[in-house]
Amino acid sequence: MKSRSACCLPWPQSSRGKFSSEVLEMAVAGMDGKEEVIQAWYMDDSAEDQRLLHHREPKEFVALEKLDELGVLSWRLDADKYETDEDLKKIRKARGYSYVDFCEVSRETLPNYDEKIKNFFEEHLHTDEEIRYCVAGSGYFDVRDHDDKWIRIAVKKGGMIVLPAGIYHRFTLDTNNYIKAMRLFVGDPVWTPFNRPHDELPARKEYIETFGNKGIPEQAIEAR
Ligand SMILES: CSCCC(=O)/C(O)=C/O
Ligand SMILES: [Fe+2]
Ligand code: NI
Repeated sequence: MKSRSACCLPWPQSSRGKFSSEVLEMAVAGMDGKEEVIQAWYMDDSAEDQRLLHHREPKEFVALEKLDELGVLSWRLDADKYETDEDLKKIRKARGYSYVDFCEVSRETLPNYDEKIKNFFEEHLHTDEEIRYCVAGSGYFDVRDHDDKWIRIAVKKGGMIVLPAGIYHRFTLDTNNYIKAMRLFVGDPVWTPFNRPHDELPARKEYIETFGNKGIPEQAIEAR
């Protein structure tokens, strides 16, 4: 079992600037055209099938850089060579992702499919990062923005995303009804979802402290 300090405090406020340049270097190492495999947009409020696009009218896309402000990281990698990919190795080494397995979500491959699909779509947080690399199929990771609005992040084959510990989110398949995702983790995996509300958890408080101020420096807030 890895230590709490290693798993629950991955992005202390003080390292935020340094961390961004590290991410930038890894983005340069990855493939171009990230928007071909990862796109984000604000969702409508319709209660229709969760697997539909749920665009607003007119559509409101979200730049992937804006996801940075929420602590959400993303890369495009070559999913046809994930077993030998040097870029994936670099990301794993830089971020300490020692654990890897696969989660194949479809009615045919996932035991207790209906229950799992329902649970994935319950708004929740984790006390550690949720790291998913789509190697086949596609799906939607929805995250709450600073104003508690849903942003839908569509991930296709080759898209890798990291949701920070403490961010409220949910997952659903799209109408293709299939995704195969590599799951990565620092040390022994902990997949426990904490359904909203769980604002008292240290991971949630840490998330709010680090990312909840829309990027305004701490000193500026204190001076108000
Ligand atoms: C595509 S992996 C299945 C979804 C999942 O593991 C998760 O934790 C969603 O929040
Ligand atoms: Fe999750
Ligand atoms: Ni942990």
